[in-house]
Amino acid sequence: MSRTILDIHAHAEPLPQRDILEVQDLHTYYRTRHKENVYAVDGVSFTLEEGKALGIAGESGCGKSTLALSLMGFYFPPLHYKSGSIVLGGIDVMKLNKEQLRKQILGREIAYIPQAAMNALNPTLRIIRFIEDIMKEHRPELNRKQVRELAAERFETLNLSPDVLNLYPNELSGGMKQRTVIAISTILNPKVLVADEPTSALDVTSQKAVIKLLKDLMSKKFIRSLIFITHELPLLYHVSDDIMVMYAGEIVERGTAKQMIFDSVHPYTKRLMGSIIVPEEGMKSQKLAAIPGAPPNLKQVPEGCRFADRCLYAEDACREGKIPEKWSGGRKYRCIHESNVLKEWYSHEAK
Ligand SMILES: Nc1ncnc2c1ncn2[C@@H]1O[C@H](COP(=O)(O)OP(=O)(O)OP(=O)(O)O)[C@@H](O)[C@H]1O
Repeated sequence: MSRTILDIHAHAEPLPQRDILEVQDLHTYYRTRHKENVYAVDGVSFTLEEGKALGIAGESGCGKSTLALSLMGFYFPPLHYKSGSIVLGGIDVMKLNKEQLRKQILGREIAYIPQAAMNALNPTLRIIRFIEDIMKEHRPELNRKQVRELAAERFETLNLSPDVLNLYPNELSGGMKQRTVIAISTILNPKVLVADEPTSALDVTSQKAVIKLLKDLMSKKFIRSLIFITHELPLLYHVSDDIMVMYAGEIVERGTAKQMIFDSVHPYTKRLMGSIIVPEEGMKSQKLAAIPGAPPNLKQVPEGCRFADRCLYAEDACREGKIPEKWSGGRKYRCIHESNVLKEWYSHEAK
């Protein structure tokens, strides 16, 4: 089978390491029916390097999915953009209009697998039809036969049977449906794939297959970087190079997966990751830990550290002003305490 159709767009050449995505001080919010604002993404800055998988963790409601939607430029009421920049492959996404965004960015530069994506496939269409629709918009020069060839080749490369292309979504198992959705969403080789809980509601074998697919997409350079949102600690560890933890609309810590899971600094990350004693075995089936108390209401966030009310180490100074981010050993965290002091406190907890 000809390799040329796919190769045109596959990012086969390794490029020098650079930031593929730069998000600077992003503020987005929901405007409720009662005319209240929910500040779900509240001053988020981060970069994503080419070739890297970035995991995003945090309790339910901390703004992970809203961040994903915001990165995609999905500003449909009640979600609104307030300020900040999103630069994707050198393009300032917020300066584009809706049409430019749809034609130039979505699917091509960045693709999104929302939560429960597999259930959103129109059940009356065969799988090939979803790919034909994408190609009609983005590769109109290809005829139907070429589109089918391209799709079959891609499915084969990703260890999915090309026979799936002739089936209806309801004829696929949950795991197969999810892998199919991912294969469809990445058919244009987007630079960044944002996957929001792509393995939730799947059995362990299907979870593994989805993870393998995501890794294959990276290693075959069909995508260059991955943003991966999950509550599953082992997946976060095994899939992510770096992990970023969100709390109440802000990023509170970012570091390598190893640092974040076994040696976190921020008191929230420390609680969230739980106490993992035996690295690999200890986290086999571990989810992010439940922490007593609740995060603040995002309609009215408190001054100072948003975690202060639940933090064992909070002082009066934690409740004043904006808490700046600090660097420590290659990681970034948002806390007034120094990392060595926090670690000293943690060492006493362990005894
Ligand atoms: N359509 C909406 N209208 C108003 N508020 C919303 C809406 N969707 C989400 N929110 C609020 O925005 C905040 C962030 O929600 P978001 O879904 O981004 O969190 P999350 O971390 O992805 O949670 P989960 O892990 O449960 O998916 C929460 O306070 C949530 O209640």
